[in-house]
Amino acid sequence: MSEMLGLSGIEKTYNAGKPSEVQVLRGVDLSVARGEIVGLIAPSGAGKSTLLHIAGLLDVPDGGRVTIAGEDMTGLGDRRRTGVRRAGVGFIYQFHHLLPEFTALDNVALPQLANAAPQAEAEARALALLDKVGVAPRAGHRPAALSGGEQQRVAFCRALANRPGLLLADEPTGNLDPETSDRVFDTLMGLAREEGLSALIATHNLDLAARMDRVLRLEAGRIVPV
Ligand SMILES: Nc1ncnc2c1ncn2[C@@H]1O[C@H](COP(=O)(O)OP(=O)(O)OP(=O)(O)O)[C@@H](O)[C@H]1O
Repeated sequence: MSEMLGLSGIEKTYNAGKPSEVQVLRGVDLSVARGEIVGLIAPSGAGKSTLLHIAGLLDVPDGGRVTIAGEDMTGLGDRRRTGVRRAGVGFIYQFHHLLPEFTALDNVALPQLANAAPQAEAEARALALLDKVGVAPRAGHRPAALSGGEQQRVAFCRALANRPGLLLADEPTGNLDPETSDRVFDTLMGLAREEGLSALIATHNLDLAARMDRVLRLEAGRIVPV
């Protein structure tokens, strides 16, 4: 299987050289194959958000190498990094960050319009995605009129709208009650499989992690055996 995401020797230190220095990542190696869904378990503060930001090109490591779809991201300029991120990476966070003044449909269509998709095509794709996660009947509602689980499903659709090859998720159902989290997580897994995505999904929840293809553990800045 070919590799979608590769991290090797990733190091990151905040406030280097100051009394407040925090050495967060100390040589992280990991790989996500095409079509593979990998869970990342990490105690709070272990550096999982930092790692996901580096993997998704929102932050640069102090050392090490990031490759996406076989392309080495080291030393790329901001424009190229932004281009790769927009076209190839979908993000899902614990809180949905939907735009409150737009409908569910518009929230999913907007990233496609920003990528120059024709409006009719963007709306058709948005509706098809919302249908897959069971929120199509509420496509015309704004986020405030949706339940927490529905809001998070819309956020999944938005992350997948531009057909990214790689999905990065940081506690994607962490703000939901356990039962809703379970159901919504199943929806996410189904959608990711259907779209053939490669994914790195951070969670504190061991039951959810067990549903993924493989689980990694981040501890004290390194990947350790689970
Ligand atoms: N911009 C920053 N400046 C200084 N320290 C930071 C910065 N961002 C994160 N840190 C520190 O780096 C460590 C790792 O942070 P990170 O957010 O990656 O952890 P996390 O594993 O995602 O935690 P949580 O599960 O609690 O969200 C923490 O000790 C945090 O305080």
